[in-house]
Amino acid sequence: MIEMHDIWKTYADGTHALRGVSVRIDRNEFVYLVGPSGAGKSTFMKLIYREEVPTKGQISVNDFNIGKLKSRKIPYVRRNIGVIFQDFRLLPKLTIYENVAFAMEVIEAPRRIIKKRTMEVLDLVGLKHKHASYPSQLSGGEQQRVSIARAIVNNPSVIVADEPTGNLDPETSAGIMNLLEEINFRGSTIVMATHNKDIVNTMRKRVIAIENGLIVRDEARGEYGYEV
Ligand SMILES: Nc1ncnc2c1ncn2[C@@H]1O[C@H](COP(=O)(O)OP(=O)(O)OP(=O)(O)O)[C@@H](O)[C@H]1O
Repeated sequence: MIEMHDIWKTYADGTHALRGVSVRIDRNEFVYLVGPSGAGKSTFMKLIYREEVPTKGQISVNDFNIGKLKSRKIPYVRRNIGVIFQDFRLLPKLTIYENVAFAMEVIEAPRRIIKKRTMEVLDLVGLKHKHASYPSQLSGGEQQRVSIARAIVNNPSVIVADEPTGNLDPETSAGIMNLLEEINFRGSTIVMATHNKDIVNTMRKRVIAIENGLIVRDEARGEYGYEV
């Protein structure tokens, strides 16, 4: 579960990215975060995976007060959160297998388990046969599948996806969405920022709209609500 109470985020240059956000996202929800460019969506997500800390207010993820977390506890909380980016962010010199296994190595999982689990998630995203390839040898959609495999390999309870289909064509995007839906079905909470009107209006989920650092709309099975 994710809870924010009167969250403010002001960056060093004085920009108020979030201006008093309160929200509760329950376990196993699938939430779209929508809103104009610069509204505060990425900041909202960065607070969840603890890339940023709030200037004011309280945020908890799985009952951990992550705004006030001691640094030695950060890795423990982070392993419960998988992150997916628009630009995939795979390591170019590592194979597909190594890119995914790396996420388990950093949490010092036993070697035997790393091998089994890595192949299992590559199978889930349909890329077991590409385990020895390098990212540059894969299409954009395939690279995003690898980044999803990496995000889920440690069985996180929360997945944060910042415009995961932003670089992909509609058909490939649909495949990625099916995969995220499957992961949600298997028990992970998903928070996804998107500018994709078709996806939001077709695959109906909870929609939270942010404008100018504030939540202006929060609807179960909502619509995108902006012209594109
Ligand atoms: N590190 C930073 N330092 C200063 N200002 C920042 C920083 N990161 C973001 N901002 C500003 O904070 C505001 C919110 O940015 P954010 O990236 O959260 O928006 P967004 O809704 O994700 O936008 P987009 O849809 O374009 O990705 C913007 O005005 C942005 O310029």
